[in-house]
Amino acid sequence: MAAVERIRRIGVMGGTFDPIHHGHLVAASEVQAYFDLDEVIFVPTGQPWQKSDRKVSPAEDRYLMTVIATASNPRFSVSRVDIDRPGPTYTIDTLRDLSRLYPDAELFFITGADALAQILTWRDVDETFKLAQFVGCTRPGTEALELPLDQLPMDRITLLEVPALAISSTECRARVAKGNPTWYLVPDGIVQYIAKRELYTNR
Ligand SMILES: Nc1ncnc2c1ncn2[C@@H]1O[C@H](COP(=O)(O)OP(=O)(O)OP(=O)(O)O)[C@@H](O)[C@H]1O
Ligand SMILES: O=C(O)c1ccc[n+]([C@@H]2O[C@H](COP(=O)([O-])O)[C@@H](O)[C@H]2O)c1
Repeated sequence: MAAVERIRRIGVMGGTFDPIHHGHLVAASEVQAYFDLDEVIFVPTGQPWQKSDRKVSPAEDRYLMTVIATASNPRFSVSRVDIDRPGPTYTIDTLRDLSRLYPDAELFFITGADALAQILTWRDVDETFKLAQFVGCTRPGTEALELPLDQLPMDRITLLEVPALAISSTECRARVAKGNPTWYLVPDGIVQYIAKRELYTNR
């Protein structure tokens, strides 16, 4: 009897990753294991429209840092779909592009609790929910955030507790700007990349 092929299950970890840190990596790893995902694709944003009030590092730097940080995990990969698409980054476009690239796969979009709390402000959110399952990971400092549970399609969302790592890209950038270390908050290669490219020194 021929073996039944399982539908490919792909996690999609979207983020600005300026810089990528261990909070992102642990969340993605936990979701991969919990949902038995075949892979997790990290998707750095092109133009994160809800962060247009701040300076964001060049997309190629954020892309390369994401490649460096994920290289050691055979289940992690990085996609350029958002940084190669002109204009503001909307998850509806991310998921449409990935659905075209992986037509037979089931997609799981991974977010932190803070991003999930804001999700009703996203472009075409009703349509977005149809294209993937959503996973909302716990994140330290966001416990008081109220999810608009009665307005969210909870049959499309799983809330997952992940090990608490109180790390943010904002804190990493601020540390670099003040000359404080980021060792062990971000992967070693990211500490070195930030220094080599002199990122975050004058913010
Ligand atoms: N420590 C963490 N634990 C769990 N999820 C996280 C953590 N940090 C970020 N995330 C989630 O990862 C995704 C991408 O986050 P992003 O790249 O904006 O990092 P950030 O640390 O929130 O950045 P910034 O401080 O610049 O806003 C978001 O869904 C966010 O909620
Ligand atoms: O689709 C939208 O309108 C939308 C608005 C804000 C954020 N997102 C996505 O949410 C993910 C995390 O974004 P951020 O800004 O917290 O790094 C990333 O993949 C973004 O493209 C998407």
